[in-house]
Amino acid sequence: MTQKVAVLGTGKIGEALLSGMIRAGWNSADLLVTTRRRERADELHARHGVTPVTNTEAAKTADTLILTVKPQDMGTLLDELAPHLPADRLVISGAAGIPTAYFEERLAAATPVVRVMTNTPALVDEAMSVISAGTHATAAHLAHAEEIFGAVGKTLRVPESQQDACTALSGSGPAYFFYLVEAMTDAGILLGLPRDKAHELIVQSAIGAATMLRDSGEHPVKLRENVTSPAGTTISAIRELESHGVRAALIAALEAARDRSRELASGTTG
Ligand SMILES: NC(=O)C1=CN([C@@H]2O[C@H](COP(=O)(O)OP(=O)(O)OC[C@H]3O[C@@H](n4cnc5c(N)ncnc54)[C@H](OP(=O)(O)O)[C@@H]3O)[C@@H](O)[C@H]2O)C=CC1
Ligand SMILES: O=C(O)[C@@H]1CCC=N1
Repeated sequence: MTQKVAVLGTGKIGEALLSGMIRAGWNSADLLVTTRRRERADELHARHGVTPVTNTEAAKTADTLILTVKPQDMGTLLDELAPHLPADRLVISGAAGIPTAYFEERLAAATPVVRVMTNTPALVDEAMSVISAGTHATAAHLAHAEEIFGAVGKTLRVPESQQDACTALSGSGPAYFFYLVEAMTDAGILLGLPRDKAHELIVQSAIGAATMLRDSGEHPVKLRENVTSPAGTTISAIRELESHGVRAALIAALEAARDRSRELASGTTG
């Protein structure tokens, strides 16, 4: 039997996921999407050939429901789904912060729930998605979630207690790298380079460094030491980074992101 997968609240993450699933071989005829706005539904149909349905129709007909609305919109969505959703359907949440227990309390008893935190590199099939089982999710449910999110990159199973930390590291992680590139490009401007050249130099350096981190098997400290010549240029830069507390700032920043993820869980959404 064909398995129907519905993406509910198909915004940036939902669309990245479903486009990756189609690239990986899913049949768009088996993919349903829900949106809040009609023009967004039309756009998704035109771009991907997927079928727009209402949330209620998705609850009644899909075998797997992937919920990718903002955490603040999840309660309203669950109120809409709960009366129509049979307990044997797999519910996958892609939302930051919200624990699987939140879904289990609002859906039919024994509904299997899987929590996933992915990231925007899903758009280029380089996502990092961390996956945790709720109370009633079986090994088969986890494997199904891995199959779906494996279409857009790497997956890793973690205990749900680590999800807020993973959200701070990999969920938000791409933003920190974009921020660094932005800041380093500004530095290039200060040093007299045209913006487009500064951007190209930094982006290629980032790609090179990321590839070495992934493929060389070397520790990042060793990779950095290899760049840092005695009495050379790099150590002058590193001294400035250390004296401005950049390492401590990064640790504090990720701790703040972890704390915000926890706040989303407790309903502090302001
Ligand atoms: N952006 C990121 O980098 C990451 C985001 N996430 C998580 O993914 C989720 C989505 O984030 P993102 O894609 O950035 O957000 P978006 O706002 O782009 O997507 C959410 C979509 O859900 C729609 N929506 C809201 N309520 C409903 C409803 N009741 N029925 C149908 N559609 C609805 C919104 O419609 P409308 O357009 O009208 O607002 C919007 O298009 C969040 O929970 C976030 O925590 C996880 C990892 C990374
Ligand atoms: O900023 C956010 O809340 C979302 C979750 C992880 C990345 N973006």
